[in-house]
Amino acid sequence: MTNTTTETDADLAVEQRHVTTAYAKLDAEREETSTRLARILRNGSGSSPQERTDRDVATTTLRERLDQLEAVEAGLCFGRLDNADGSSMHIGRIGLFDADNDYEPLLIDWRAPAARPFYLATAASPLGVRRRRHLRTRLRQVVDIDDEVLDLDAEDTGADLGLAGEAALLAALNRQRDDSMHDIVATIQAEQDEIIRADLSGVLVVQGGPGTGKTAVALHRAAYLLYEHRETLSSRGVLVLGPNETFLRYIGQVLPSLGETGVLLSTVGGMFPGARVRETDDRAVAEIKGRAAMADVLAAAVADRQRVPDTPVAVVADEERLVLRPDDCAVARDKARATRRPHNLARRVFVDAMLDTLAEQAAGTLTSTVLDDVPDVTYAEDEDPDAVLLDARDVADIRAELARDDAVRHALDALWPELTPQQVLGDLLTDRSRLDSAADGVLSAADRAALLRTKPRRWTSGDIALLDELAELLGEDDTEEAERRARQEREQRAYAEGVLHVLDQDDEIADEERLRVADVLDAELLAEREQHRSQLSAVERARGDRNWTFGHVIVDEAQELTAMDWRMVMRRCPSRSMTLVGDIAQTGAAGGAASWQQMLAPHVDGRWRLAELTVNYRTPAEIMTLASDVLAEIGPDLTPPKSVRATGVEPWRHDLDGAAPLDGTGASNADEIAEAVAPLAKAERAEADGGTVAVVCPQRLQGSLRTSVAGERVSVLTVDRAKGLEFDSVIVVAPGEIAAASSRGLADLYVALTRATQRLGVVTAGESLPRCLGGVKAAVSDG
Ligand SMILES: Nc1ncnc2c1ncn2[C@@H]1O[C@H](COP(=O)(O)OP(=O)(O)OP(=O)(O)O)[C@@H](O)[C@H]1O
Repeated sequence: MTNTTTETDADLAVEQRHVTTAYAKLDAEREETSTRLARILRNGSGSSPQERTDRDVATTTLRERLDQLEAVEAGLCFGRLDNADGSSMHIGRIGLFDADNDYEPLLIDWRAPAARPFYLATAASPLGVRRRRHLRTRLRQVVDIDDEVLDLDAEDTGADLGLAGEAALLAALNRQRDDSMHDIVATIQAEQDEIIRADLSGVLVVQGGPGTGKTAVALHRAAYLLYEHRETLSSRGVLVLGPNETFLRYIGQVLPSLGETGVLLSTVGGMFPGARVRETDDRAVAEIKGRAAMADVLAAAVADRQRVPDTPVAVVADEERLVLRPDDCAVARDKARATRRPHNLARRVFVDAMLDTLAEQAAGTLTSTVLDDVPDVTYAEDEDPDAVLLDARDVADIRAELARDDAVRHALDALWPELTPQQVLGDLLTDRSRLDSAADGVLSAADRAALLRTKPRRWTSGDIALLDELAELLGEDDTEEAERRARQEREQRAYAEGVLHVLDQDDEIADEERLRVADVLDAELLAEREQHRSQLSAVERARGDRNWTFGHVIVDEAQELTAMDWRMVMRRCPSRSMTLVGDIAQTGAAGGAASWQQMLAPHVDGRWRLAELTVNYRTPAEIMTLASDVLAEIGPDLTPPKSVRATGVEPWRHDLDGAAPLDGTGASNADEIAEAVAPLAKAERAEADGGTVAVVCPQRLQGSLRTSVAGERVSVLTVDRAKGLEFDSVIVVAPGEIAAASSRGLADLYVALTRATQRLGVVTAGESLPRCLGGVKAAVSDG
């Protein structure tokens, strides 16, 4: 259906002229933007308040624009559409217009609706397109052109997978990989485009096998949403969650290369400001911490901190002996709990109730002391001997004094202390009796024992959602913060009124025809604008603010998040405008998802939509055939994605028969295995010819392997760390051990096998080969 033709020199020259004009326009825009920025900065701040506001807004806007113009240098123009009606347009990373030529578009932004046929048009449904052209540029030079004529009579090349721009796509897929992911803006495929441009609202789940472009699609969706819904999203920002820091570094360049900076990239472990992850839980512990039931354990742990003493507690305040009676404490606690406020906010209710009780007690004691001291007191006829000696004001004074008294404060603190999440979790995980009490009936004795540790604040990734949950249960006594905010608002309003006053005066001397600013602006609007100014760096502010809620949240490798993680993520996105991408077949975390429905039910019930990606752009067919056997073992009904290309290179296998069998001690045979793998890795480096090489192995072999391949520029990773990444050549060491390591072992093996873009080797290390890997022939064997 599509017909690929080769370029002529004349075509190249035509395209070069257009590309040169586009770059000239880009240069001119950069020049103009930086001149305007320099002028504004030079003008200083001695101007009117209105000008100051405008200046700040303009500075930020111009800086962002300049960053964007710098970012789109490489591959500025990558496509052209020739329509059946004779018109044509060029597609690029941003939109550029020719001001000297009636604002004719020089480049259409890839996200604009007009650019859509570039990704969707097929011969069967050409959408008015006659020819699609892909331009490849190096620096500012057009070096290659691929044309597709959308003609039903022409020979069909990429039809079975519905590929668009197949030649350009294959060129992109065959390129050597480096340390970072690249954007795919020139070769987005139709099923990917549908997802990228899907509606902003609601929860969209993107299910796709390895290499189907889920990560790429998720990032391009972020760029698209920021373009299409800038008003809605720029103030609240977009959050992209990835599985680990290595992964975030790997994808870190994609959005800037698309000119987008309004996105916060984070791991789940990075979501609680003030707690840094330093340790890793083992699988079993991570699974326990991820259970939804942990929310009950934490709620009980907080409730346990709201104490009622078993026996009366004496407090000496100002030489007066008072008593905290269990009954009074229970009443005060019930009253505070009945407010259903978080612990630190309800604390004030408890303290107030206890102070009332103590003040009454103190007043009573004082009255009887006075009466005791004056035993022969006589009463006038109209005097009631039972009337209290102290009136309400006296009692209030006593109460105020008690509130200031250190002994009283300490005593009340012991019953209902102000707490931080770090305190509660640290105490819970290091104190058997606290844990036993909070987890009674929820966690088994074995689970409780597994959770106990010695260092309270050595946080793991699994602790982060628990800290976040506790922050919700505890709340912050933000009275002072609320007062500060109210003060700030008042100041902003006063400032805005000042601006209007100045403007009014200006108006008196200004041109009569000029619209009076005060007619269209009021103080409230100006105050809002002032607030907006401080919202411009939403991402920066979001980074340090646990209470920040995002305009849209994208979660990559979403299958790995635990129930507790989801509770935290959902709190950051009350609008539930989310894109969740992942692959249920790759779930490695013991607490991860077994199905999307089960994972989402507690949060959005049935209200989510599913999109699927079916084509594998990474893994060649030869490798995918092998990986499919593993997938069939994970679940016979799971469908592997179809590979776009074959390389003709079969995966190889090497059996280290001489390696000592696994006996649990590990150490000695780890060195032996590592020594044997080193020459294989070296050989792969040579084959990869400058491309990337990785060894994926069980955790216990990682150290030895790193030492043995040091200096070879080979990455040595566990499956956890390799997740989401890709390399030109991959060697999977000890596949049997990876598969047997846990109940998710086969999924881990599947992930390991699907990281390669070109070549795959499997090295058995004394363990028996998993049955599902029987398809890979042993090329070499150590005897
Ligand atoms: N339309 C496309 N054009 C060019 N390259 C693409 C396209 N789609 C995907 N790719 C490339 O395919 C590779 C795999 O993409 P990506 O990492 O996004 O897949 P994934 O589905 O997230 O994989 P996994 O589940 O294994 O992590 C990347 O190199 C990506 O750039």
